[in-house]
Amino acid sequence: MLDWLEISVKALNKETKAAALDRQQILTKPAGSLGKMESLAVSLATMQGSERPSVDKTFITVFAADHGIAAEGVSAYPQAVTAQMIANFLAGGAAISVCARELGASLEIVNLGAVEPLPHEFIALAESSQSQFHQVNISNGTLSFLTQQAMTEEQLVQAMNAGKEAAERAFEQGAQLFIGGEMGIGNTTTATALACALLNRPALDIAGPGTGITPEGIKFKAQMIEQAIAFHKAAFYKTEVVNPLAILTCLGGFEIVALCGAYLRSAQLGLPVLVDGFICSVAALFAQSLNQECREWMVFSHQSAEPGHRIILEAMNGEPILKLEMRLGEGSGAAIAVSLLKTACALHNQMATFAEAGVDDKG
Ligand SMILES: Cc1cc2ncn([C@H]3O[C@H](COP(=O)(O)O)[C@@H](O)[C@H]3O)c2cc1C
Ligand SMILES: O=C(O)c1cccnc1
Repeated sequence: MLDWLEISVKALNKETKAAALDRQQILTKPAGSLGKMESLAVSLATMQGSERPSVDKTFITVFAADHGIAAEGVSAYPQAVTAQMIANFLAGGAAISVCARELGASLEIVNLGAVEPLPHEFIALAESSQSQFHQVNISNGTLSFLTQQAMTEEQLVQAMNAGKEAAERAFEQGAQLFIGGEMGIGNTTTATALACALLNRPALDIAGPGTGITPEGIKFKAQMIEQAIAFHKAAFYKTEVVNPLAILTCLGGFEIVALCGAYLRSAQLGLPVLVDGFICSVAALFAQSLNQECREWMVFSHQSAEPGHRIILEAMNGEPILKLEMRLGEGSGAAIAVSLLKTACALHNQMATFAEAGVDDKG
């Protein structure tokens, strides 16, 4: 059941916001001179309800699943890579594993349905690389959404709840910041289809190279998406308004639904979310379409090189912190932006005030 979607999002702490804004005014610097570093610290203080914000306890959860649409040849890499990369996350060799270690962040991998089975020895590896592993038994990936629903309604609920539970685990362990990541070969096609369906945009506006397909490949990818949307369109409108849950059921995938659930639950719990790249932003867009208020709990870490990301960010009025031409996913862009958030918090918390330092404020 998805009754919990009705729970309201936690209200932001207006008093702390006012106090944090006041503090920024009295620190030893020309007013506004730390630019976005100031607003990031104030945002975190407001979300955390703390005059001394912190991202020392950052929790990263990578949701992984396979996509039936991958069989159409829409990715530069074979589907088996999803399970192989889960093994790599657990062994500590993936980009996100390195980022998590660098940050001292907690890393959890949730397998919601990779096609290939995971070798047991890899699951054991999670312990030695200090990451956590969760298996959610839904099915071995979604079905190809070209001419059928990617998942059943029951599977949608399972995936959404898996995301909810991941956010709860992070919250219960004292997380100050939640980062969702994703792994699933073919998921730029799924994310593009989802965004096009929700925003009513042509597929060519949003489709991009993903792992590195050619311009002809992108045209083919867009054609597949247009075909699928034409096939499913009637189901998106259960009533006169578009139904985001129906779109997610028709087009998938499990990891994107789980991310959406994790973002919604984080906002309900009052846990700030740092959104990663294109795929995570599409999940965030669906979370927002299900509950407008959860948007206030999201910070956008970077703008991916995937061209459609700009459109998703615009649709959410999201200003990315970084633009590094990254197009990896896994939560990596968000993990990299945490260093800046850490510095923003340190500046906010540790700088001397004009009075403390005996520096003259402007007259
Ligand atoms: C080795 C490898 C590691 C990755 N880590 C994230 N992705 C990223 O690429 C995939 C999406 O691109 P597409 O839609 O073109 O398949 C996702 O798994 C995403 O997380 C990876 C892809 C590969 C090949
Ligand atoms: O920005 C992303 O999330 C992304 C882009 C390309 C491939 N995988 C993920």
